[in-house]
Amino acid sequence: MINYSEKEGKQYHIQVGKGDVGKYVIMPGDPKRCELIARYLDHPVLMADSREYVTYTGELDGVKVSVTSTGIGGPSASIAMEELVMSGADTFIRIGTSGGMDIDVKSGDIVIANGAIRMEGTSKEYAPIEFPAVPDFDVTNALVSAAKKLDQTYHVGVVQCKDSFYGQHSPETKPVGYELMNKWDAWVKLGCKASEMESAALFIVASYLKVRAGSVFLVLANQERAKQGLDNPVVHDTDAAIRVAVEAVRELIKQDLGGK
Ligand SMILES: O=P(O)(O)O[C@H]1O[C@H](CO)[C@@H](O)[C@H]1O
Ligand SMILES: O=c1cc[nH]c(=O)[nH]1
Repeated sequence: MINYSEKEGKQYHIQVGKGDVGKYVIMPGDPKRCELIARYLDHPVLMADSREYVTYTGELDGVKVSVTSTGIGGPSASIAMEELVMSGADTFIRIGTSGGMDIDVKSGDIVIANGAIRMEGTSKEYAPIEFPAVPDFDVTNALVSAAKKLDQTYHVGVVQCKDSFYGQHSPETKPVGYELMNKWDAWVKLGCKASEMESAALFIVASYLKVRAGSVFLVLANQERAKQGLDNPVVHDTDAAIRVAVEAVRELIKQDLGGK
């Protein structure tokens, strides 16, 4: 493989290398969320700020843990995961915002993915479409156990991933490429919990690279609830989802060290 890196030993896009990151990485989409997450770590250090990729490394219970943003969408998220794996990471938790789909999923709730609909392009470059985008079982269990411990209202289920945010929100502005909204009603009927943009790519890349990944989301609002005139305020505070991700990492560390 060609190494495009300008700095010796640093990965080209994320600008970190071996020794700079922990085995466990929390991955928000938004780079500005990294600092908020890093505040939950002991001794956090800003390791790199390159393109959409901001990385902090600190510790949880004495174990090295990192936070790296992915930017929006599968292409940039897959680059982050590939380069983090080359830097020594092997366990990933995506923490993101999402739009609720199932009518029971309310603004401010937490969604934990147990599968992702591959309505995006990146995962198709890694695996035939018949291969399901599923998270790691232990990571998912750790997220569920963390949500319970923190007394959060949470839902576990399938999330839908796409490449067009406004295709989800404004199908009428898309005279071509309408497949997304044509299928939307089917996904709602099948109980899909929320829509976001990176998990399908991350789950498939994780399968391909033989590493562990899971996802947890804050629900900003639910357009299906809005359609039905149900209560649907907009919530932006990702702190609860961040705390679930951090607690899940603690849980995984404990398990991995043999202290179940
Ligand atoms: O809040 P983040 O993690 O960026 O996640 C969601 O928000 C972005 C769209 O607004 C997409 O990246 C989507 O997946
Ligand atoms: O509705 C939403 C909210 C956040 N992210 C999405 O992809 N969709």
